[in-house]
Amino acid sequence: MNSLIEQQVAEIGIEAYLDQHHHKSLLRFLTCGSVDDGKSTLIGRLLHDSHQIYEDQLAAIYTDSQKVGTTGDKPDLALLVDGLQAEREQGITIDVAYRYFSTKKRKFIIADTPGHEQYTRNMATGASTCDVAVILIDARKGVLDQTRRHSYIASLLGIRHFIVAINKMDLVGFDEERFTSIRDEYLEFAEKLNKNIEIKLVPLSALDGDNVVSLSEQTPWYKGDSLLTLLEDVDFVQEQESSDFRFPVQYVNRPNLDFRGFAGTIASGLVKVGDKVKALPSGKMSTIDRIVTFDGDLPEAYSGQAITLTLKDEIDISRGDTIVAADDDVPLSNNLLADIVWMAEAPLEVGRQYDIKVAGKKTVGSVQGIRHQVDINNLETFTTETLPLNGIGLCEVVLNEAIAVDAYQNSIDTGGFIIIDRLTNVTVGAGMVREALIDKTVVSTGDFSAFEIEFNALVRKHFPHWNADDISKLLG
Ligand SMILES: Nc1nc2c(ncn2[C@@H]2O[C@H](COP(=O)(O)OP(=O)(O)OP(=O)(O)O)[C@@H](O)[C@H]2O)c(=O)[nH]1
Repeated sequence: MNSLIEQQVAEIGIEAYLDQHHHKSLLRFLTCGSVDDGKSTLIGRLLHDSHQIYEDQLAAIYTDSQKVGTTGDKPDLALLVDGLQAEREQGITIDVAYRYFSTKKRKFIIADTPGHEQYTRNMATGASTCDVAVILIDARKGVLDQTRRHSYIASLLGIRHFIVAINKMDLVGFDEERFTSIRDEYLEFAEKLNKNIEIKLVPLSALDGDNVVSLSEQTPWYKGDSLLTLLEDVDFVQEQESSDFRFPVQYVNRPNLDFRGFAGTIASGLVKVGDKVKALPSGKMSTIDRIVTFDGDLPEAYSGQAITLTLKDEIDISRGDTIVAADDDVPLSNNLLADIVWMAEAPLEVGRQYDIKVAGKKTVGSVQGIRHQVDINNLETFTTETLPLNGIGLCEVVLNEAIAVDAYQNSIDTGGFIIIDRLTNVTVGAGMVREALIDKTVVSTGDFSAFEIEFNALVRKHFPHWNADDISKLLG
């Protein structure tokens, strides 16, 4: 058994421990940085110093450190994290790995993403569910392109708390000036990111544990908290609960004529029995009758909870619809302005039909224009006809039907979408809605079927000499 748990159970008893554990808040964070900045070592150090490692695991690490480690006499804690054999042999982290640990105050899930440039898409995958980004910088190297790139993606994906961990301070003699100059350079760059991001910076040595779990004597000039304390104190729960209520319906549950429930997970906000709500896109109103869960009915429920709602009136709601507060003015549109991160080797094709999945709803759409691509090394923009692998651009997307549109920055689940290749069924891109372009609303399924629109696009692409008209434009 692991020693922190053992100690706590001995102090307060198993029942009290489980109860306390159940009520701790859960913080998801992402670690990112360039290759060899020390992510794995840092995560290993967090687990080790917060006593999350089993004795036998620790013994194995001491033995392995002698064989494959890169740390001389010290245990190579990266081995704890870089658990995969292939990865050990290559010495790199190859996919997003999730780890779990807890302290007396909080539970944590870490999304560990690889530092290599071509893995930007993995980072996007890891970041989309995180509350905090821990951005590692090697104190010897300072702010790199990769640092700027990851910070930009994290901000685009809606992360509002950054902890910039300036690592390997032992290799620069724990020099305050080095820390200050990296800090200033980073903060100057960060001015160009979303203004609502809270940024904390901490000097670290992941290898020796300085300022990771407890404050180090090596940095008397540093007046902030240790990394773990910063993570324990991030104030993120409130943000989730203050946002508007969004409930994408995943499944309509009708076991008999007396019960009709709408099952799903609350994407944001909270709902109470008696609340007046409306279903989108129909706009039909009703009142919440019951909030049903496996453990019985609830008087209210919050973001992240899986529930079934029943309503006082029989209104027509199907899978893919969204239930919101009755007085909430959510725009309905089939024309979106969105930041798109392209994740496929084959570039984005303007005009081509893709499957688009928004909050559990699958529809069809295409990118009708790319306003610009962003050079994520310096955040400058430039014009382009297409987006390559890892490219990020501001695009106009046209869907075959109108949907309830949320800005991603307000609601990650209902404002984010994924783009799927219709032939291979592979996810090729991720989009973050900025706004609905209501005035330019064009296509409606009533006029042309998805197949007709796609066929038209294919004809125009492969047989341009036929001079076929673009039917989606005809409709506008
Ligand atoms: N001196 C010193 N070395 C460190 C520190 N943190 C990490 N290292 C060393 O830096 C090297 C890379 O560390 P890793 O933890 O494997 O780096 P990573 O960022 O996870 O790298 P990838 O898994 O390849 O993405 C290893 O040799 C570590 O021992 C530190 O604070 N000080």
